Amino acid sequence: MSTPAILVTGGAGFIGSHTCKALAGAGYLPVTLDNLSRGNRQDVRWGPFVEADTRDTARVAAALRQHRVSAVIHFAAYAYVGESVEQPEIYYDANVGGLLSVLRACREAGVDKVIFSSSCATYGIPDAVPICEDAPQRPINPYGRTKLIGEQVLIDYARAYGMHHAILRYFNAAGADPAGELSEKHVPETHLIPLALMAAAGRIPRLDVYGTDYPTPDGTCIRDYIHVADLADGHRLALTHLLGGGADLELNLGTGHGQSIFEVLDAVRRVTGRSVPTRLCPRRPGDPPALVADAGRARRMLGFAPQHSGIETIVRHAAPSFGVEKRHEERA
Ligand SMILES: NC(=O)c1ccc[n+]([C@@H]2O[C@H](COP(=O)([O-])OP(=O)(O)OC[C@H]3O[C@@H](n4cnc5c(N)ncnc54)[C@H](O)[C@@H]3O)[C@@H](O)[C@H]2O)c1
Ligand SMILES: O=c1ccn([C@@H]2O[C@H](COP(=O)(O)OP(=O)(O)O[C@H]3O[C@H](CO)[C@H](O)[C@H](O)[C@H]3O)[C@@H](O)[C@H]2O)c(=O)[nH]1
Repeated sequence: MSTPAILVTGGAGFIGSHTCKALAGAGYLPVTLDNLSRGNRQDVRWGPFVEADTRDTARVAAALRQHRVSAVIHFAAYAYVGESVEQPEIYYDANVGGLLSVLRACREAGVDKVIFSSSCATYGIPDAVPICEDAPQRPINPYGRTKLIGEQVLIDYARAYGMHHAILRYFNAAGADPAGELSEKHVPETHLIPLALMAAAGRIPRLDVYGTDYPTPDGTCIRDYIHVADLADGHRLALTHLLGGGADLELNLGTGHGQSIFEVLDAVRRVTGRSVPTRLCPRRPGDPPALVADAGRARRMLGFAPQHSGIETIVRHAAPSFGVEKRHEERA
């Protein structure tokens, strides 16, 4: 039997490149389609590369046909809340327009299985944590709205066209390939763990802590940090499920455990043995106080069980990406 080919849009990006590695390890051929607006060509190492924009329907359809693709994993999107508030047009265009184009190409090429990168941002400010999948989805920024629209498009296309889907709502992706073949990087860099490591390394003067007056035990925001290798494995499991004829899925991918900003900074100090200079700042607009997944449905439906997602492991695997020596080499 030939190796099933999977089109991975955004496969040159952070989560996409880690997922391509996981897919190749599981016996799939990942075909990356990326416009390199925010990804890295050198991270496309586990299958062929198509440099194209998702909105170029003809190029997407040609890639699907050329590689006889069995399913699509659609990561390609812009993913910054603040930028989406400043420039909503590029978000609706790339995120919603890109998805519509990929789905049109799928229908033309006869591909009927899609895994979609959604986000905990679709929940907005939740009434309660942990957040289960049936919680109200009330996004509070354009980025979150583009992801919710994407989910709704997929649900409508399933009913009308028989297009099968797995909607995966990631919580905070972090860390890097445990084997060190890929690093944690984002363009531009705005994420907490990378910036804390850069501050520990002396690459930036300090980390700004956005808000210490939240209604949380230490006053800082709580997030559910999930290792990118665990997210990659979640995609492998969802793909196996869909290719095996399993039902459509709408799932959180998180750990079910939250860390405050101060707890993350403590982990950075413990792992690197270095201090993290900080400056206490006002809240960043649009940050919910606490986002933690109810991870039960993914466990029940897919057997999803994060292996690397302890905060110290995440920080230890991310640290080399930012030139911070690890204090406990023997634990790598
Ligand atoms: N990082 C997180 O914590 C997080 C959380 C929830 C959801 N997500 C979602 O996961 C997906 C991947 O996120 P990431 O952190 O790996 O981001 P990333 O920016 O590293 O990767 C996105 C990739 O998509 C490509 N891309 C963007 N627009 C494109 C277009 N129109 N055509 C072709 N390629 C395009 C970029 O070049 C980049 O390589 C995104 O859909 C994001 O919204 C991420
Ligand atoms: O320099 C910084 C950077 C972040 N934070 C804080 O650290 C927490 C985590 O912030 P990140 O920017 O690392 O992550 P977000 O929770 O804002 O973002 C995540 O969720 C978003 C949707 O809400 C997107 O999906 C995004 O891709 C994903 O990383 C937040 O409370 C933030 O205010 C700081 O205090 N200082």
